[in-house]
Amino acid sequence: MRRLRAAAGPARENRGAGSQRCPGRRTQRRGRAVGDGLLAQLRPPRLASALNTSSSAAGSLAAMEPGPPGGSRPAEPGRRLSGAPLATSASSRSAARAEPGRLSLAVAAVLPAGGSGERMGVPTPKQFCPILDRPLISYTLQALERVCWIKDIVVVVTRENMEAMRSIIRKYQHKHISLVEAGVTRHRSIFNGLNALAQDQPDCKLCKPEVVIIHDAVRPFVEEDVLLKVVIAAKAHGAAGAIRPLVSTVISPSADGCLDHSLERARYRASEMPQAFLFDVIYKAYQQCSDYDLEFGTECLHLALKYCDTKAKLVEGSPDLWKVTYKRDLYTAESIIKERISQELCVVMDTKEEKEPISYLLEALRNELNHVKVTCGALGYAGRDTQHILEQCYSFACVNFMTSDFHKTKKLLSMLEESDLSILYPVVVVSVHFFDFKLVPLSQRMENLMWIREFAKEVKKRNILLCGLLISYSQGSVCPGAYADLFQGVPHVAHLLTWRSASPKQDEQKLQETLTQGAIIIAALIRERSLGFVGQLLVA
Ligand SMILES: Nc1ccn([C@@H]2O[C@H](COP(=O)(O)OP(=O)(O)OP(=O)(O)O)[C@@H](O)[C@H]2O)c(=O)n1
Ligand SMILES: O=C(CO)[C@H](O)[C@H](O)COP(=O)(O)O
Repeated sequence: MRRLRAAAGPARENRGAGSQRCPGRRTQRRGRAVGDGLLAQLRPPRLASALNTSSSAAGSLAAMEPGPPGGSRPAEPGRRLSGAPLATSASSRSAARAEPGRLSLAVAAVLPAGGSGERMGVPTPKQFCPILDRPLISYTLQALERVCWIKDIVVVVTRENMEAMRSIIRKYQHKHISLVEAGVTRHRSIFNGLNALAQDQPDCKLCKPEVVIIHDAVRPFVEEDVLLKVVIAAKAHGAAGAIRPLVSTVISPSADGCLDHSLERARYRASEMPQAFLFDVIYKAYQQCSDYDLEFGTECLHLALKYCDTKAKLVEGSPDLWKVTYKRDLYTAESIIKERISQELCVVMDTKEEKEPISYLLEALRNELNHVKVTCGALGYAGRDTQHILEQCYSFACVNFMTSDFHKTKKLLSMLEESDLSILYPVVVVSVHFFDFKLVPLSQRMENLMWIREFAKEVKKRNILLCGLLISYSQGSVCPGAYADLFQGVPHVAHLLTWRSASPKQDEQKLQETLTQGAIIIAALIRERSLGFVGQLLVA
């Protein structure tokens, strides 16, 4: 079967006269540029993750390439801290190489990102489609750049999307990236990327690596351990690639549209990415391969076999390695991302607030958020824990007991803003307020609470999604009269009264129900990360 890819820019001139089309699949395509309008057209309903870092792999790579202890640092977390240098070229590469204790194996990656995403059926090329307001390709870059032993990442994009790509690199602070112009087919784009790496000259920013990883820009969930496995296998065998079991049986139709034969599913595998090669092997293969291969080929491993007699080692990959191809894949990717960034909830409270209802709330949260790690901490010290939380956690519930002011929430918000946590993922902050609606008619306090809209609007600009949660709490049964002064002169909140019970026992049961409801609301806010709730006051 033949097919033809088209991309914009001068590379189009490379198209051979004998280019053919893949019947029933694709037609010659115009390259597509990213523009605000186009991105806006696609913007999917906001669904949601962090690409979890596997740091164990770096150690294994060091083991493969004997070197000084600590020769490989663990992968960086899936985000950068404030003030991290913005590197849009590979300028840091040589320094990394020269540093003592670094790996002796030089590894670079080529990311073909010059396609137009015809099967996605939207105007924006799929690698630029937004997921949680961030282009898909940025997630893939993040997954690669946090692997410390990948020195350079060459991204291949069409000329018309070059500027859009630069601004993505700037906005999300990607590092170690070099841009190269795409070709009209995927193979041609990859060849352009390899060419850039092959120019190992003193004044050239890129150095020729020993091993090169090739990975599609539209496979965002690549983990360090599979990258490591293919690199190790490529070092030993010359070529290696990730595979998955086939989901469906492959059949071959005959010209009349009837079944000719079918393959025995268990004997075949789907070829996925990443793949890795000794650079000299894959570069030689691309230099020698025919125009036909460059136009219609789909398999880099095949080129290594055909032109360098190199049999690739096949490595079992994870299901998340699939390639974002259809529109529904964007929703799947968003769900995976949301799930990953919702793995931890930090409940912020004062240490002196170890009050009964708060411990009930923590318990209810732990029940509700089954697989979520619920941690709690106080603001104020810049200890390692706080630092860790501000680097790894994307969900916060800030508990305010019997107060309608936002002092504590505001403090948390400014810490989050300073930390730059929200550059890569939307951070959810729920300002939780325990009130005794029975004792005090809400008024000025409520007016205070209304400020949440203003705060929310402000922090939304920094990708922080703030909303409020009121929890009705009658202290009559626990600590009568302790907070009677809190709600003096509050006018218009009678409708928020949720319960008033006759006996302490009933009170307690009601409180449990209310707290469970509060936990359900917090869980939903974290999971959905919906813009619809930004600045809203919810009542449990
Ligand atoms: N001329 C091309 C064509 C494709 N690619 C890249 O190769 C990867 C895998 O290709 P594919 O999924 O086929 O992407 P598209 O060609 O964009 O999609 P479609 O086939 O639906 O048009 C993608 O990251 C794509 O951007 C590329 O760099 N240059
Ligand atoms: O499938 C692959 C592995 O062999 C490649 O990852 C690549 O995505 C193929 O691209 P295309 O969809 O253009 O055939």
